[in-house]
Amino acid sequence: MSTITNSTNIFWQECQIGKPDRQKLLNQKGCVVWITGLSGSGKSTLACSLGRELHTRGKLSYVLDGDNLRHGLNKDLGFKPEDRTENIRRTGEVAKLFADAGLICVASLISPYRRDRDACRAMLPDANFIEVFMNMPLHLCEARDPKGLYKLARSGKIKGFTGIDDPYEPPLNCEIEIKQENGVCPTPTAMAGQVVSYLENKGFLRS
Ligand SMILES: Nc1ncnc2c1ncn2[C@@H]1O[C@H](COP(=O)(O)OS(=O)(=O)O)[C@@H](OP(=O)(O)O)[C@H]1O
Ligand SMILES: Nc1ncnc2c1ncn2[C@@H]1O[C@H](COP(=O)(O)OP(=O)(O)O)[C@@H](O)[C@H]1O
Repeated sequence: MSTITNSTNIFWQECQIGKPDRQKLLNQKGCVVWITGLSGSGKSTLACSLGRELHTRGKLSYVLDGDNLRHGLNKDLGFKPEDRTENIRRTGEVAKLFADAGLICVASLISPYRRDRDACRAMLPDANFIEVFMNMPLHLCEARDPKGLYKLARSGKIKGFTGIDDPYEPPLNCEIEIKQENGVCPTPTAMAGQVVSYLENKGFLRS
């Protein structure tokens, strides 16, 4: 039996300098850009391209990439549904802290279950959670297969692979959808541009 129990007798500590002060300093508004989609759909590519574009504009962002977090913070988690749920929950909590710090936090994880993504959304004021759906067809992701994982999943060497024998639940109400036009995927710069335009129009790139 676990000896870990929920904390009791704890109190929230307020500081004099808060999120509005940090946002003013940075001339931007803290938020979470949550990129979800199949493996190989272009989540990391968009996250990096977006980070670069924001940096060029003098805006402070930080990328939380699912693969990278699994090297550290989430290294104890696998791909069972409950592990994925905990992976998303922890990442959501970290993203919330970055947003509170005033940063534009870009989280890129498969995050296949709608309920888990919605739980992260519920951690923040609604407008501050911007869900980006990489709506790329499975056949495209599988043809890209940059890590050879779809091949392993198809041959049964990886079990519970998203899109093959584990579900991906597409968002019902995402803020931004990235998809092919006439069978062509937008370039990384164009994908980032779509997100930057959204952030600009909603006032996140000024304090
Ligand atoms: N079973 C299974 N299903 C899906 N993905 C798998 C699996 N096993 C390993 N990988 C590799 O792990 C990366 C996904 O990690 P995430 O933390 O984003 O996944 S999740 O959000 O918890 O579902 C994912 O990275 P991306 O390809 O960048 O999406 C894969 O490289
Ligand atoms: N917009 C794009 N146009 C062309 N190739 C892309 C695009 N986005 C991603 N790719 C390529 O697809 C592969 C998977 O992209 P990646 O960003 O690693 O996906 P994910 O993080 O969702 O697994 C990589 O080889 C990447 O170079």
